[in-house]
Amino acid sequence: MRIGVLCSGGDSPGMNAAIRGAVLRGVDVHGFEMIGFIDGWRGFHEGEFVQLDRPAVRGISPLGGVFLGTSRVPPFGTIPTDEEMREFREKMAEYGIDGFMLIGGNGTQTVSKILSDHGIQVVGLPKTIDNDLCGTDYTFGFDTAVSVASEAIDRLRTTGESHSRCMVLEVMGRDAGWIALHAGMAGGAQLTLIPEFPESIDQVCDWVMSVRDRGRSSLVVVAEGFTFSDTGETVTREGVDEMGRPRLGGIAEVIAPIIESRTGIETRATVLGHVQRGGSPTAFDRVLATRTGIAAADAALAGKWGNMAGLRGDRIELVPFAEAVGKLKTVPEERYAEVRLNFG
Ligand SMILES: Nc1ncnc2c1ncn2[C@@H]1O[C@H](COP(=O)(O)OP(=O)(O)O)[C@@H](O)[C@H]1O
Ligand SMILES: O=P(O)(O)OC[C@H]1O[C@](O)(COP(=O)(O)O)[C@@H](O)[C@@H]1O
Ligand SMILES: [Mg+2]
Repeated sequence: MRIGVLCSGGDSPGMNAAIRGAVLRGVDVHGFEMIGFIDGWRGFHEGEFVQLDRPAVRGISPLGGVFLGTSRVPPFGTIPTDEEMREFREKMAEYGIDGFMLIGGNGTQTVSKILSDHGIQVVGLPKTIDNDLCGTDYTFGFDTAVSVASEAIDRLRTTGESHSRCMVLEVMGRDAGWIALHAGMAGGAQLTLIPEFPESIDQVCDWVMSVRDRGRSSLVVVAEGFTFSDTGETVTREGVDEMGRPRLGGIAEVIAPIIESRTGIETRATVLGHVQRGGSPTAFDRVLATRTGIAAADAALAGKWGNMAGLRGDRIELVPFAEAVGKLKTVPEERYAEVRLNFG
């Protein structure tokens, strides 16, 4: 069997470890041939790929990013035409591949499902720092992002306390508040604002004042997709991504001056940005990613295509793509209630 591996969407710490796990199991144990397309579907379209074997994956588990590269280049239009599918199959035949291992988040696994529905053999490896993918408890990359964000909170707290300032930290996550929720809880933030639960400007400022009244300086964590209940507007940067979606980011720079002008407390904004996506994966993410790769290779051997290797408790289990895509995994109310109790 010959398998094509590729990554799609934003990179996520642990991608290298996942490829290594899949290759060591797939090539060395199951006797597969494996190739890795460079920069996701771009490499598939343009015939740019590398052989994946033991030497190719040597020593890569601790490395951030992904050595194959990733992109948001689409495999075909949103709903592939018969002509596009015919061309797709021709390409597969040209490369001699029988199936795919697709490493990606909700967007990528949506593509996995579309391909599966057209009879293409695909197994999915869930990744995303956002942790917003259904069918898995955690995605690799998330723990690393949370660790970086927690460290940023600890650092902002000391300078904030020294100057009696309110510090606002913006983290990623798109329409899900998981990174903010976990980092905020780990770092003991006085306020954690997430997209799932809009709050009003007055309420946010009341909380900041009450923190000051008890002699502390507020550390506010805000997820990039948060909106005030009063305005309901998502803050975006200029430009769109490859899918035409607005680029999120900048809410901290909107909130900070509002807090400062309404409360009179000097306030500073920090946008953590891609720092939380770069660098070496945590041990948790390396282990999760490696196990995901191993499970994906075993699924291919067993012919269990059409599934994603998701984490359920402490086991990696195969989850049909239909259970993973179509909706986002967002923060449920009871998890928000746990942190909201401590606001202010
Ligand atoms: N609904 C969709 N239909 C078809 N292709 C999609 C869809 N959503 C995403 N994609 C493709 O998958 C790529 C990766 O999706 P994206 O959401 O950016 O990352 P992730 O897979 O990490 O969530 C997109 O650039 C696009 O090519
Ligand atoms: O790298 P870009 O294009 O700036 O994308 C930023 C987005 O990618 C992410 O880091 C990860 O999202 P995906 O895993 O869905 O690609 C989001 O948290 C963020 O909004
Ligand atoms: Mg995503």
